[in-house]
Amino acid sequence: MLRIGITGGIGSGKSVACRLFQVLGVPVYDADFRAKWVMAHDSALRAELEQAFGPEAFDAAGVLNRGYLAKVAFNDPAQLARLNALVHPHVGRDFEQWAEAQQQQGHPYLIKEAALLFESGSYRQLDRIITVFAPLPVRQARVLLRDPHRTADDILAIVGKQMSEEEKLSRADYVLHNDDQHLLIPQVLKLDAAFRQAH
Ligand SMILES: CC(C)(COP(=O)(O)OP(=O)(O)OC[C@H]1O[C@@H](n2cnc3c(N)ncnc32)[C@H](O)[C@@H]1O)[C@@H](O)C(=O)NCCC(=O)NCCS
Ligand SMILES: Nc1ncnc2c1ncn2[C@@H]1O[C@H](COP(=O)(O)OP(=O)(O)OP(=O)(O)O)[C@@H](O)[C@H]1O
Repeated sequence: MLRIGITGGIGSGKSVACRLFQVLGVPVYDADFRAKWVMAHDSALRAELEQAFGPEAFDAAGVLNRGYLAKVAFNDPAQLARLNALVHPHVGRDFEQWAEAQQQQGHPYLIKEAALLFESGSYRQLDRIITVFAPLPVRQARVLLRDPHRTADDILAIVGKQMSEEEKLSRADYVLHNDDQHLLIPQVLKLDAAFRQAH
């Protein structure tokens, strides 16, 4: 069973591309979502997060305080490195368990979606990598629409914490162009056919 990774900068369209693969019946692992899930549900990790970032890491109801953590981590490289070092190993193990379960079900391939596939080293768990690409102004406009609580400066700060698009493109096996010039669906159909044939 092929393991395909999908990465790309903030707002490039990873989640939209993954929704298309899901429609085609492909199992998709969403690393951002699962990262938040393990942060909320793994009691050892919760304790480590509280120790590292203070009791504010969770609100009074025990819910992960994403706004607080985003402010702390996206404005301080040392804090972001600390957060990544705590969370990424859990996500790596969680993905392995999920991938093994998918294996039993006979799918020709599966997908892992992650903003930080190269940065976190998790590309090593995968056979092929797709980078979704859109120019920065397009990504900024899309994220401002999607996340009304984020400012243009917040987005630039996050962009500055991610690997450059050039490097992600040069390390990818495939590129999905998701600007306003190329149609996404035909590109996804082509890759799906290739992965099924390679199976
Ligand atoms: C700091 C957190 C709580 C902020 O949550 P919030 O809901 O405000 O933002 P969200 O998760 O949607 O992230 C916004 C965008 O920032 C980017 N991003 C997320 N985590 C990181 C990171 N560690 N480094 C760089 N960029 C990141 C992604 O493009 C993402 O879509 C959250 O991003 C988090 O827990 N990050 C650490 C876990 C992680 O690395 N996840 C990403 C890959 S597994
Ligand atoms: N081709 C497109 N045309 C118009 N809007 C798009 C297109 N692709 C994505 N979008 C929109 O842009 C926003 C960002 O897309 P998406 O959430 O898929 O990006 P992402 O790469 O998963 O971002 P993040 O790293 O922040 O999670 C979404 O609101 C999505 O609906």
